[in-house]
Amino acid sequence: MAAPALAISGLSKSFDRPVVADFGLSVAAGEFYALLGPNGAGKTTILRMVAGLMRPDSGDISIFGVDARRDPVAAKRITAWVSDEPMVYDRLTPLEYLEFVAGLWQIEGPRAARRANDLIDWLGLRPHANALCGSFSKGMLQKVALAGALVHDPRLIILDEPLTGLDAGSARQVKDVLLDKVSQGVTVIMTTHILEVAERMAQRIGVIREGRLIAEGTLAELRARIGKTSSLEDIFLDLVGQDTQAA
Ligand SMILES: Nc1ncnc2c1ncn2[C@@H]1O[C@H](COP(=O)(O)OP(=O)(O)OP(=O)(O)O)[C@@H](O)[C@H]1O
Repeated sequence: MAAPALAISGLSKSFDRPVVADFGLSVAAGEFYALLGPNGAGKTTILRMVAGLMRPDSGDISIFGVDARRDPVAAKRITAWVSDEPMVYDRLTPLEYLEFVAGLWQIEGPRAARRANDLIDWLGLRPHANALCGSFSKGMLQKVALAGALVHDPRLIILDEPLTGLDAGSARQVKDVLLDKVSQGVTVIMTTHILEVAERMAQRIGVIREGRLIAEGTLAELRARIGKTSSLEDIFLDLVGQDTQAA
């Protein structure tokens, strides 16, 4: 059987208190998976550990069968990480930035230029392709950062709140790019507080509270679990609220 795109088990991380506790998750290749959870639930911490940006206290992370803790470089070669705080170089244009990132992945010359130009067109950045990134709005920077994360053709794309601060047109472009990627067999995992986005785009939804996965499934499965024919918002609040009372 093919390895899952992402398999996490026993993942834990504490700062001054436990933030991620024995967390497990499995996402199949080609799946669009949304991670939901209240503020401070541990979503970003989990994804930063998956992306190799933070060291877990314990646990295993496997990306398409690659042990991400033992072989972080191999894992990063097949993974894209898009933070909610886009970081691009102010003094480069989007084209220069994308060619620079391509170079980091040893994609050189005409191939790099072609890849950069394709991404510029795909994300609607052509009118700004030769302007300095330092003059861009947050939404435009977000799109440049997304383009940069896709340069090396990752098989797994992990995004933290990718639609925050985007206007309707930009949000649509980013959603279309992600759906397009999924239709090509790429796996997408993203956190969002926009429940409608999770409802419309994700094949499966996971709900995190206090560093644990408290529910997971398709929207229909989550509905069945709650026993209601309600919206994802009702289900989410029910799950999170119910657990709060239980705790
Ligand atoms: N580097 C750090 N040092 C100390 N505490 C941290 C650190 N990073 C995160 N935390 C704490 O860990 C908890 C989980 O934070 P995290 O950013 O993972 O949550 P989140 O689910 O992504 O929240 P949000 O939806 O608000 O973005 C929070 O209480 C946060 O303050």
